[in-house]
Amino acid sequence: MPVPVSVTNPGGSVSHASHAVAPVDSSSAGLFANLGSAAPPPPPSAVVAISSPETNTQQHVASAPAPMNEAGPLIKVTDLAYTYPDISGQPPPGAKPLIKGMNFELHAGERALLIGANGAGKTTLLKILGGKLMVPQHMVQVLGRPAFHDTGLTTSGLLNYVGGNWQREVAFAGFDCALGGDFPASRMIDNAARECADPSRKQRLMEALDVNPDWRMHQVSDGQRRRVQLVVGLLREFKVLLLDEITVDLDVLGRASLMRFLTEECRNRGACIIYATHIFDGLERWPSHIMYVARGELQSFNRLKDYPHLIDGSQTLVRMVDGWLRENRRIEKEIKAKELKEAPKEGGKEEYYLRNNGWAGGRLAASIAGDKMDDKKLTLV
Ligand SMILES: Nc1ncnc2c1ncn2[C@@H]1O[C@H](COP(=O)(O)OP(=O)(O)OP(=O)(O)O)[C@@H](O)[C@H]1O
Repeated sequence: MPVPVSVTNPGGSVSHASHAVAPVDSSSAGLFANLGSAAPPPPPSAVVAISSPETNTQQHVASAPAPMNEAGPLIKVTDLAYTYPDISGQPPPGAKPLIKGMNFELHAGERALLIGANGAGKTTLLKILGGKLMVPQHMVQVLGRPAFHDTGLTTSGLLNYVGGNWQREVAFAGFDCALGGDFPASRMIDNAARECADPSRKQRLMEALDVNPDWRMHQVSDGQRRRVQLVVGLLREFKVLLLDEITVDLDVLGRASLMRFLTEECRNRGACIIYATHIFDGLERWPSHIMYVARGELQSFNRLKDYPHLIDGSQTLVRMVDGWLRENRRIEKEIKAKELKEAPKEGGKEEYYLRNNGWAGGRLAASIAGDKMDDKKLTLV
């Protein structure tokens, strides 16, 4: 039976939508087909101790498995706000929040396409949802548990973030070194498969992504490395999956197989997926929801059925997003012009002094600005 859900937009208005799992649309059963219903609960996991950002105190430690809220939303975001900290661990004084006033919910079987311009905050949002960036506990609940503070969510694989390139930072060698070595893909995959309860899953994934277990990881192409990364990343049975532009290197067949696999995960296991991407072709009927972020806010969060022109094919997703981004660019220019107009005319523009002078661990070029360390602001003339 459909369950009513509230979807609050940043402007404060609340729209009530049925969150019954989207019906399978046989007409869309092509490369990126629609999805179906919920599934049995996965095993729960443990809660661990962590300090609270609000109180700076330790929360309780529980070794018993934490209960998983199956009936409610799998992802619940409430008044989410976030600003990146500087080297002091605190947001720079006067910094505007990168994300503000976000509210939304997603349920079992649903999958949302996350859309926004470069720098809009998609990766940041996914990292917050994926428990990689700390926010107060009530702001982001996954399976009814705080995404950052309940580390059992990620260690169990129930909450899974797959994003970025497979790279690592190597001290004195550099940042973003491609992950590789003279070993076969099967070694990485088999290691990850040990933690997967379903033995057939590895085979299904390898077939879907057409991965050759004998590929040597120092000789693979970018797309082949991406395929191995995806097999490893998707092996454990997630309940909530956050995908951050992981299809850039995939050819059209690899991408279609992946999207089909994800649809089946939602249909057969009641998983929930958020997928951030700039590649829209063929995705018109894949999502159940489309969410659009701009200027730090969730500008819209709607069900696919609210975009009939996408369903009937009279407009493509890329054309629709093109319109949104152009409008966003126009508004951003207006805001910038207004800010410039209101900026102090005499004495130059005030900017925050980069307190760590570009320092970052492991880089040979690391340096710390000595006598300027205490300066909070610098006047540029
Ligand atoms: N570690 C960080 N510290 C400070 N600011 C950051 C950090 N990471 C990202 N930002 C800033 O946050 C903003 C949003 O970045 P984010 O990576 O979330 O955008 P995005 O929407 O994923 O962009 P893209 O489409 O280009 O991947 C950008 O302006 C970026 O400069």
